[in-house]
Amino acid sequence: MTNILIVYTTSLGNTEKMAKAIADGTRSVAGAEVIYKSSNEVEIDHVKTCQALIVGTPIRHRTADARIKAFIEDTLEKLWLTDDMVGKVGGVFSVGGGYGNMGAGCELAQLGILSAMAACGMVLVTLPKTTPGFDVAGMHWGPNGRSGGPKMEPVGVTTEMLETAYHHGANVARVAVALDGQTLMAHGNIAPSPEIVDLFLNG
Ligand SMILES: Cc1cc2nc3c(=O)[nH]c(=O)nc-3n(C[C@H](O)[C@H](O)[C@H](O)COP(=O)(O)O)c2cc1C
Repeated sequence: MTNILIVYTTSLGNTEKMAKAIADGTRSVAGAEVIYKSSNEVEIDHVKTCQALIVGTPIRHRTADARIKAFIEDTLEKLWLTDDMVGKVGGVFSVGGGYGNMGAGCELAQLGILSAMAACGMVLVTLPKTTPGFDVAGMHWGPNGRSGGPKMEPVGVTTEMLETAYHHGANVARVAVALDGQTLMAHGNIAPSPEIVDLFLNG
């Protein structure tokens, strides 16, 4: 089976709803199995052993949530150094309040996470505009749910937004199943010095 790992955090539950919809999408693909973990319960071995990683963040202060940034710094960056993420599949999603038509920071947050994945040598699955629900939850990078109403009231993400998340999960899973077991990327560059390894892993 191809392991898909979803890592997310949430305060009001909307990003978790999107994570569950993404998980349902991955389960619709033959050969894929999924686990989803909040950022404070995920362990480095979950990330190291998955074939695809999908990271979801609430938008906070115009960027990704600090708990997801901590996951990137404390976990993903270690696996960047040790080259354990090369060739794995990656995707992102987010939920913002959306105040003032679109809120601010959703694109920045998703691109920040995708850039960390790109540096890891991961194969990125973005969100084609053919995806059902793209008109309400589409950015070209990944689904972004909007949880706030026009007066900032917490109405929550809608069924259409969750549908977009479902299809994103299925897309990532299909790519991960297709690529599983293949060695795609060249290897052989120098290994980092022991001092740098120690700094990243223990410092
Ligand atoms: C302190 C704080 C800052 C926020 N900053 C933003 C922001 O910059 N842009 C935005 O679109 N939404 C912002 N929001 C709204 C949240 O992204 C929104 O409530 C979302 O549903 C949170 O995800 P969750 O429901 O999974 O906790 C903010 C919310 C809080 C509490």
